[in-house]
Amino acid sequence: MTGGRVTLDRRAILDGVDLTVCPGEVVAIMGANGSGKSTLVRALLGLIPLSGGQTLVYGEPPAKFRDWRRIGYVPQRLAVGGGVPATVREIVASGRIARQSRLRRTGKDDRAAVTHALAAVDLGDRAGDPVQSLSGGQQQRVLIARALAGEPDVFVMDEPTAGVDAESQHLLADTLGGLVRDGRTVVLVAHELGPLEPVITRGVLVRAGRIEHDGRPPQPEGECARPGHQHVHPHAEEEDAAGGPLTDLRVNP
Ligand SMILES: Nc1ncnc2c1ncn2[C@@H]1O[C@H](COP(=O)(O)OP(=O)(O)OP(=O)(O)O)[C@@H](O)[C@H]1O
Repeated sequence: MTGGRVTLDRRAILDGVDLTVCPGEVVAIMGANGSGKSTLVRALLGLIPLSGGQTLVYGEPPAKFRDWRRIGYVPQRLAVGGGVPATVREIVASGRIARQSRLRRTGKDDRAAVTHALAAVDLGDRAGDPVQSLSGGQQQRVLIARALAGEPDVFVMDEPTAGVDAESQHLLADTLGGLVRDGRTVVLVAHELGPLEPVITRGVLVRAGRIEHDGRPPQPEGECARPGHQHVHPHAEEEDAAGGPLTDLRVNP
């Protein structure tokens, strides 16, 4: 993205954003609630139109880009409509659609990829359950599995750890570590890095729609660095006005 600007309801939500993600990077996009992180990842992929600047996906404007199977997008939450209930396996299998065609329907490779993805998020035993019967954190893992099943080159994940318990976060960190060793690229939104910290290679801090820091990932310090520290902030609203929980993260130069 170069000079990226997003305007919603006549308000500039992102402004002057320059961000290039290179193959093999694991980029954490961080920042307070409402700073524009989700908007940024969606705009990077062309899911939200820019009102200024440009974004390119593998060198192409999103409207012209055709090879979407190279990108695995994990939204912040599952949009469960009121329609036909889908099982966990069906949702995960939908991650294979971009790899299929009218001529090449579901095959052995597809089934194996879905089973592998379900195992990676530890939901193999829930494959036949309606996705609505799962908890919020489990649904988040279903979305991650859907992206994994598509075997993309780049994962773009909007808060993959939101509402996900510590054990599952460690599982996700292991999974991401494996993807990175395989040469995949990851861009993820995270309020806190937690167990993901060792796999993150770059931290991008968004504040009020602008990139405030882009470089080494921020390191927690003091109380926040202690193992098991729960980031519960009694004055969340005040903090948002002041810049949010990242105010107690030290940014390494
Ligand atoms: N469709 C929309 N119309 C108008 N304003 C919007 C819309 N979507 C988001 N915004 C505003 O844009 C700002 C950035 O929102 P965004 O969801 O990108 O923040 P975020 O950093 O991802 O927050 P969080 O950590 O809470 O997920 C917020 O002030 C939000 O109210």
